[in-house]
Amino acid sequence: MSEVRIAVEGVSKQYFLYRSPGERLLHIGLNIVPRGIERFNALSDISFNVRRGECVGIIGRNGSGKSTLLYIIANTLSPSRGTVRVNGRIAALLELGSGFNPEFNGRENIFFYASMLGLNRAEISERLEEIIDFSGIRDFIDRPLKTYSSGMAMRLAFAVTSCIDPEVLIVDEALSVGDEAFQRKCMMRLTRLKENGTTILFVSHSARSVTELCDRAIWLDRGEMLMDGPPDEVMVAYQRFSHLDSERAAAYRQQVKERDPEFLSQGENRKANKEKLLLTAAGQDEAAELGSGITASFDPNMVPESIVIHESHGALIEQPRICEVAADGSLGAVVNTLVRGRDYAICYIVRFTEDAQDVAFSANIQTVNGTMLGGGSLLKEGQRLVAVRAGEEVAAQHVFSCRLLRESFFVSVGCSGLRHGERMPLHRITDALMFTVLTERDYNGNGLVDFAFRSGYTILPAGEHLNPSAPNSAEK
Ligand SMILES: Nc1ncnc2c1ncn2[C@@H]1O[C@H](COP(=O)(O)OP(=O)(O)OP(=O)(O)O)[C@@H](O)[C@H]1O
Repeated sequence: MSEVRIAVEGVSKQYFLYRSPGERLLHIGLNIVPRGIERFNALSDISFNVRRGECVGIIGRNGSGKSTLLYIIANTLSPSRGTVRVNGRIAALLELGSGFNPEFNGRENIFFYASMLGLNRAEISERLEEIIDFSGIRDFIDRPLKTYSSGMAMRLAFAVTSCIDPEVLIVDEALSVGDEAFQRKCMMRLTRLKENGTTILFVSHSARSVTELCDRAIWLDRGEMLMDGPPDEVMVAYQRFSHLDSERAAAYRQQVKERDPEFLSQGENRKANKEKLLLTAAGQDEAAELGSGITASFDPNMVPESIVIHESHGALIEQPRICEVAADGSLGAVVNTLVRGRDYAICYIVRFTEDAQDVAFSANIQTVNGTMLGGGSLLKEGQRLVAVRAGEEVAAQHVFSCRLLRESFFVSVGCSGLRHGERMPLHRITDALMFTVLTERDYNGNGLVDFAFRSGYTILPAGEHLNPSAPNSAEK
């Protein structure tokens, strides 16, 4: 892991904002800088190293400089200042179609693209079947590329770049996704490449991909590197930042930069500084500290943008919130940064504007992509409210144990009742709330859900064979 594969030193990229094609010609053709031309800093003084077998996620809002940085590392763009050294064969999947000739068929394009990536004919022939297999488009491989859908071209491009055993692989996640099955296959391939020593730079907007695949994450914003550290920490800070309005975002950004100027250098005190930073977003209660006791907190800026308040049919859901639940079951502070493993309650008031019968309440938790993870309802016989009168208010609550990890989650709430003999929603709010989950620093569970895994192993005496049907014979 010690061998440096990518060394980026003081890289800046300045674009000139040409006002006419003539200005561009003057500058590019004759190297004369047009008078009064505006310049734009797409990257400012970026430095970092990536080692053999390391996978680094590059995150940041649209226009933050991610592609510019990766194009410079892939040597398809030159920096205005600074240097990049890449040690080993590099393959980049940054733009769909680059590396392909639309007139060639799939098979010819494999040779064309792989030879551009530095393989000779014999090496490509050796890998040809694996590439075709991986792409999953064998039936179309002898048809011209121009007849492919973009998804098919993407499959072929990912297959070529990932099957040539690059020492350095640069991937824009947007180009490594097709349908879910292929997406999974791409992630598995990236994991395998990483295990075999490939260095991977990975542009992504997905917290899950970054935390699952990457050893480190770099957060770029307006061309500056704001953070470089463990993916969990960088993603939490980045997600907080993404939910702030512009004024608070500017303050938070400043806070990130000012809090520890050495944060971006590779100094000794980086870790301690990051711990401080992680839980002290602008506007957030500064109650939390990582380590033995992490605490839930409330960030008023974490408000879902996707909220949908549906039409009311005689009821109105108000004041949706998540509260802490004490050991004696009483409700505590309102929170939206939760701690893994603790109990919380989704609470809301339902104000009835019309009489209602047989009323039930429900709450659901979804991922950013809309996958329903679970929920609770009072729909069963005996749990429902038999009758409510117009003007009455009811406080509903759904207590749950937070078995989720890391990402942002969204809560939808609803209330249904009988109208004209049929059950129908009286009121619903989709994405009424959002929350994130903190995990202890030493918690080593993976993925989205805390299954409370308890892992162990037993060293077997020589010659003794494992009996797979025997319970507890080997927990691993
Ligand atoms: N040729 C160019 N001339 C002027 N400005 C440019 C040029 N190419 C990129 N930029 C600007 O540089 C900034 C960084 O662009 P870049 O494409 O690297 O961002 P990004 O983080 O990859 O964005 P996205 O997530 O949208 O792909 C943007 O503000 C963009 O408008």
